[in-house]
Amino acid sequence: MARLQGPLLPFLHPCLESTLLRLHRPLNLLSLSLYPRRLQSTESASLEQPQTDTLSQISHLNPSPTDYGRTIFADKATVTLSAGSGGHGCISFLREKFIDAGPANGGDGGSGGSIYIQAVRGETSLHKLARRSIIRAGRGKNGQGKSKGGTRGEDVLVQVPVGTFVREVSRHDPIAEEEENRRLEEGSELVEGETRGTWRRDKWVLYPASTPSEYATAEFPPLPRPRRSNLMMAQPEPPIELDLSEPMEKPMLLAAGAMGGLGNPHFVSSSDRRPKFATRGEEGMSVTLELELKLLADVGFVGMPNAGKSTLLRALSRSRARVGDWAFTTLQPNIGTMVLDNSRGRPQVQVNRASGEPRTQISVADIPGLIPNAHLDKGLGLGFLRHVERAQVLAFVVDLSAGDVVEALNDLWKELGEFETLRGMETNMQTESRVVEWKAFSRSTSSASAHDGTVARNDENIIIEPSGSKSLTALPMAPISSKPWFVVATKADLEGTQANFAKLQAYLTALASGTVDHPSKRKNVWKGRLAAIPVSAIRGEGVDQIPEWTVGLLDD
Ligand SMILES: Nc1nc2c(ncn2[C@@H]2O[C@H](COP(=O)(O)OP(=O)(O)OP(=O)(O)O)[C@@H](O)[C@H]2O)c(=O)[nH]1
Ligand SMILES: [Mg+2]
Repeated sequence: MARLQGPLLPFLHPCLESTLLRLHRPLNLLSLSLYPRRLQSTESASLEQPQTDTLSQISHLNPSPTDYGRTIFADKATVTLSAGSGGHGCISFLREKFIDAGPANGGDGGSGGSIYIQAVRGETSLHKLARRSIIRAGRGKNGQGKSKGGTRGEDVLVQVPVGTFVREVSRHDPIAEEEENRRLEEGSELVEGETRGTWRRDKWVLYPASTPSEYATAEFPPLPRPRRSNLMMAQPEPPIELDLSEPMEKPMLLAAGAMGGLGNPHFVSSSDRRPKFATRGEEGMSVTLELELKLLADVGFVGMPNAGKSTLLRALSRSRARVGDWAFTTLQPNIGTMVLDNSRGRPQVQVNRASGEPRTQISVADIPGLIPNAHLDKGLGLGFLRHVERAQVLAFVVDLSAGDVVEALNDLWKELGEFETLRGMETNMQTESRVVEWKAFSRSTSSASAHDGTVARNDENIIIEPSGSKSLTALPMAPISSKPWFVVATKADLEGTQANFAKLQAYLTALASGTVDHPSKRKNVWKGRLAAIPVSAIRGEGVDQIPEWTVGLLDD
C-alpha cells in the first residue's frame, strides 16, 4: 500500500482512491475538533458550509481583542515635491571613416519628470505621504553623441483621498529666480571688463576629460535664456490651493520637470566651428505643500468609549477594526466602506444628487470615543473632535445598556457644541495674530511688500498679511451642528433596553416638534427628519437600515 501512495494514485487506481478517502474522513474530523481555530479554514468549509458561515459571521462581529487589522492613519501631511532636473547637453563630434573631425553632433539633455496629483476613491488616509517628506521626480538623462537626445525623467503620480485640501507653504523656482537675476542685471551698468551671460560658469559643461584650469579659463558665449517647457504653462498659478472634493478622472500637473541642457551643435558659430561646450540641464523646481483631509468619510460615528462603534463598523463593512470591552480600544479613525447592495451581491448604483456621480458605496469612519470635557483636550480630545468635523453625516452611537441614552446623547452634543465655540475663538485669534494693521499707511510701501506678502487696502487702512509666517490658517469647515445626523441605538439585544429606546424616541419626537431645545445649544442647527435606529451590531441585526437612511441624508 505504501508504494501506491503519491500524486498519480487517483489516476492509476481511481477505485482505491475513493476507499482511501472514506477511511481518512473520520481522522480529519477528529483533528478539527482538537484545533477549533481550523474550523474556519477551507477544510471545514467544504464539509459543513452553513455552520461555518454563521461561525465566521459571529467571529467577525464578536472578535477576540487580538483579532484586528492595524490601521495606519494620518489626516495631515507636509511634503516637498521636487520636479526632475533636466539632463545635460552632450559635446560630441561626428567621426567616421575618412571624416576624422566632423561637425558637432551632441544631443540635448532630456527634460526632468513632472509631478502630478489625483484624488481617487479607495484612498482613505494621507499616511503614505506623511512618512515621506520629499517626493522627487526622475532626472532627465544626459544627451548622447550622434545627436541622440536624453530620455525624459520619470513622472510621479501622487494619489490622495477624495476630500483632500492642498495648500502651498513655500516654493523654490530656480528658473524664476534666474529670470529675476537677469532682469536686475540688465537694469544695472556693466562693470569694466565684464561680459554679460558668462557670469554663471557653473551652467556650462566642458568636453570630457577637461581639467579644472581649462574650465576656469575657457571662453563661453553668452548663456542662453533659461528655458521653460510647454508643460510648465499647465502648472497651477502659485500659490497652489486645491480643494480636491471630487474624484479626478485625469491626474493634474503640480510641478513640471525642467528642460534639459543644449548639446554643442547649438553653439556652432562662424568664429567657433567646433564648440567644446554644452549647457547643463535646468534645475527642477520644488514646492512644499501641506495636505489636509477635509472630508474623512460620508458618515462619522460619534459615541462614548465602549459604545460599540467599532463593532457596528464591522457589521456594516468588511473592516477589521479592533473591538474590546474597555474604553479607548480605537485610537485612530477606522474607515470602512458600506457597499450599497441589492442583496444579490451586486452593488446598487444610486446617483449622487449633488454631483451627479454614481454612488455604489458609502464610506464610514469609526472615530475614537468621546468623553466629557473632550473639548478641553481630555481623553483623545481635540484631535478626535477634528475628525468629527470632517464627516458629512453624523451617526451618534449610543449604548442602550449603559444608562440613560438621552443623557448620553446630550453629553455628546454638549461636547460638540463646546468644541465649535472654541473653534470659532481659535479662528478669530489666528486671523488677529496674522493680520498686522497700520492706520494711514503711506502708499509707496505697497510695491515693496507685494513681494513677500499680500496687501489689501480697505479705505484708509492697509492690512498686510505677512507670508513669512509658514503656519497656514486652519481650514474653514462646515459647522458641526449644521450637519445631518441620526442616532444608532446599539446593544438592543441586551435585556431591559426597550424602555431606554422608547425614551430616546420620545426625546427625538419632542426635539423635532421644538418642545425641547437642541442639545448643542446652538442656533442654525440642522432641521431634518430625526431618527433612532435600534440595532444589535454583535448579531448584525437591524444594521441594514443604516445605509438606506444615510443615502437619504447625504442626498438631502
Ligand atoms: N451585547 C452586545 N454587545 C456589544 C454590541 N456591540 C458591541 N458590543 C460589545 O461592546 C464592547 C465594546 O465594543 P467596541 O466596538 O470596541 O466599542 P467602541 O465604541 O468601538 O469602543 P472604543 O473604541 O473604546 O471607543 C465589546 O465588548 C463588544 O463586544 C451589541 O450590539 N450587543
Ligand atoms: Mg472602537
